Amino acid sequence: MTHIKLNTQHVAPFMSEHEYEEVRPLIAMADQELRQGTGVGAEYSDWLTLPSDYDRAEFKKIQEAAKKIQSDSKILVVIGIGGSYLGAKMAYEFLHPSFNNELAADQQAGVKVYFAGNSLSSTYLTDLIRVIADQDFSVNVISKSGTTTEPSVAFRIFKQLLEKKYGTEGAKKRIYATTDASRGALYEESQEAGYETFVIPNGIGGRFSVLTAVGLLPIAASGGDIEQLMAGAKAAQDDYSQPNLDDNDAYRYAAIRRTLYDKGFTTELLITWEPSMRYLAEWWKQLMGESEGKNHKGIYPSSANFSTDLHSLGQYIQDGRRDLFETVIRLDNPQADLDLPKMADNRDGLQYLEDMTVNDINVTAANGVALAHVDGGVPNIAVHIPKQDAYTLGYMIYFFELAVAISGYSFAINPFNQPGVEDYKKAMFALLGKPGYEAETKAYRARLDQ
Ligand SMILES: O=P(O)(O)OC[C@H]1O[C@](O)(CO)[C@@H](O)[C@@H]1O
Repeated sequence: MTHIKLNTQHVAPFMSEHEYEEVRPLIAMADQELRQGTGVGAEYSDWLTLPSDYDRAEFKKIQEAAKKIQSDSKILVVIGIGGSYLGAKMAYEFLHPSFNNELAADQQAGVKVYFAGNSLSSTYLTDLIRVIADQDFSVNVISKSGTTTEPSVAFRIFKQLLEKKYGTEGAKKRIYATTDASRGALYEESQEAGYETFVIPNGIGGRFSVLTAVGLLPIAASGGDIEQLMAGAKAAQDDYSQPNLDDNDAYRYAAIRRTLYDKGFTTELLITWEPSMRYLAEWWKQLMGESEGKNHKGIYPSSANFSTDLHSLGQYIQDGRRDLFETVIRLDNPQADLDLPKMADNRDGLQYLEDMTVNDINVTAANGVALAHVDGGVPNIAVHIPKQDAYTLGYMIYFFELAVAISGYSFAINPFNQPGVEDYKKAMFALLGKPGYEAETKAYRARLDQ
């Protein structure tokens, strides 16, 4: 029995049994490439066995650092972008109350976490400095390369703030660097300055790194249960180890996506029904988009948070171009529920709902929306999760990582690299005049002057 359940009843009208059979060999081939390490990019597939093989000593070090941060700081500023950010942000929102940073300290499980270095907005950085004000804080800077522009800019700013507040030596004790094990700008600076460091393993790319120190340190510092997170991922590793499509829901999900894509459903919307799962969708979009979007192929990953976005994107989903399908995260037991207050009058027309809870209404809305969207020509895959807890999150992370690796190989691309991301960096560095980009600087600036 798997911990999360895939319900494909609303895909049936769009995909016949023989199509399922036709995709079977493709998935079997992808399974072999992944499990036997013969696929392209195999050197980046250590996430596959990470839940069973993770470095226990590093894990303990993370737990100790988290305790130290909780003992001397009210705030942890987590600096990183892309895979060095989205997993921790997803977990922070998924595992904690909606307004965690606004709750009184005794109601929080750990420190407040704020994220920086994920944009180049000067206003955002200025506003965050104002929030920190005179509160004690630490910094976890996360970058494999140590030269990514956005986190490097933010790190300079928060390092300077730490130094002003605690002196150079005091600042060093509040900087935690998560980076490459043996090279790179951040690694070198950390060695020189004596920051406590954590490792981004070589065999795990950024978007697959949430279950390494990249995600685990911020999650643990915020009071998230990282032991349960890893336990959930390990259970998924065991449950989804079967090569046969019929016994492996992660493969079944990959097979359905692949078939729908071939039939013209080229955009997948990850639908969430809880505001605290918005960043689950953001994490998922990087995982899916960077893994699959190559050689002018791949499903475009998008997302919507319902019922909010039914009032913005709902019209398009129901009735726009028919190239969409939905993967809906269905939460079977909410974190909290409320009775609908009973009223003497029926002015708002809600009296017929008075025996329902707010969550009952949410669940019924989700059922209704699924039917309406299917009727409108949108295939609908449901992923049922029993709870919103660390175990379930770890389980779901593994489910999606495995599914995209299989689906990526089914597209005959390398699911583990991201060559396209470099192109924006090249253009930006050239325009900024970075040394080493002189030839490109001329060419790009000339294009802007036209
Ligand atoms: O960890 P770094 O080197 O700062 O890179 C940040 C992120 O940007 C990417 O290189 C591209 O999105 C990711 O792989 C990585 O997670």
